[in-house]
Amino acid sequence: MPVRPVEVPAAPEALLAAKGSTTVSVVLPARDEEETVGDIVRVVRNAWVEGLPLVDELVVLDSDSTDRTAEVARAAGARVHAAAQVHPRLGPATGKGEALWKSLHVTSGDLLVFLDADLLQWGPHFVPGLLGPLLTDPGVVLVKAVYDRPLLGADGDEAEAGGRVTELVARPLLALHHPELSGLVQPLAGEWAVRRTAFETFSVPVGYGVEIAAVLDTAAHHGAEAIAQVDLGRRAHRHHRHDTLGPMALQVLAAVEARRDGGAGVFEPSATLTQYDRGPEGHTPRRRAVDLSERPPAASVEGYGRAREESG
Ligand SMILES: O=c1ccn([C@@H]2O[C@H](COP(=O)(O)OP(=O)(O)O[C@H]3O[C@H](CO)[C@@H](O)[C@H](O)[C@H]3O)[C@@H](O)[C@H]2O)c(=O)[nH]1
Ligand SMILES: O=C(O)[C@H](O)COP(=O)(O)O
Repeated sequence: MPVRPVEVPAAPEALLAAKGSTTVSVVLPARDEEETVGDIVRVVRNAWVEGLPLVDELVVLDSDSTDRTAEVARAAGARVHAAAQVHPRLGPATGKGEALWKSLHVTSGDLLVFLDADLLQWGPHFVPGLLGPLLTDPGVVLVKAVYDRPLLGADGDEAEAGGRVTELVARPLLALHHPELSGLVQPLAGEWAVRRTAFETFSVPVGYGVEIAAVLDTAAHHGAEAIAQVDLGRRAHRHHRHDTLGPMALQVLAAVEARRDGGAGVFEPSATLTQYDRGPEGHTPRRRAVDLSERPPAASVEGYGRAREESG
């Protein structure tokens, strides 16, 4: 069975009745996002915590920021956890996936909604949009955002279509190894929602492989038809330079490789990516170690579930 076709978002008022006793955590992973995280927190809080109460907790996972991300997020009304201080006994790791995996240990929602913290064009409808299929259909496990994504120029004007890693890496990989997932319009969307009971059983790449891994693991364990998609309109974010997209692409590739052949694929804990700068003497190599490691399923970690018990 293929992934589900793209849906229009449900009316938020109708979702409140469907929510019943189901609890919802909204989580923003954030690394040096002082310029944008405050507005996102404020908008979500006004609309869905203080307004129509669809969200039970609003949490920012501060991912080793060196700017005022934590302070700004707290002032805007989020609970903030430093990813590095959540179970430090588990050892250090850095990356977006690490922040999402750590969020499982400090939140209690039955449903988790993830929003990137660098959003420039988006809207509060993202939250009920992502929750809708999970609240109304028990067969849905994971919901991906669908949107138009412009590539903004330095002046903020739309230069061309964005999603460079999506188009050059994720889609070709799905075409080669997972054609049953080719119906995914935005496989790498950083805005998605998932049932805790599923995400806590997945291995989670610590870096940017987290999204593609969650999609593949959902399809492997629950079937591609457990993945829903919702059209949220348009989304713009802060862009990487092309050279920092290299490590991201490598992490996405590695997460797919590791899951080939039913999970018996090639798993490498790290790789060295060599890029080149032209200098007066010719081309100088710039080598980066890229972390390809994965955290084990959160549910397998001793002490997991304490946040839920404490809040329950
Ligand atoms: O070490 C990190 C790096 C990033 N982030 C946060 O993760 C979000 C997305 O990071 P970003 O660098 O902006 O990624 P994108 O360029 O937006 O990459 C897209 O593609 C990635 C690979 O699939 C996804 O992980 C992203 O969510 C998706 O938006 C932002 O809130 C970051 O602050 C962290 O928390 N820790
Ligand atoms: O999801 C992606 O493909 C990467 O985040 C790059 O997106 P961009 O090309 O819109 O910056």
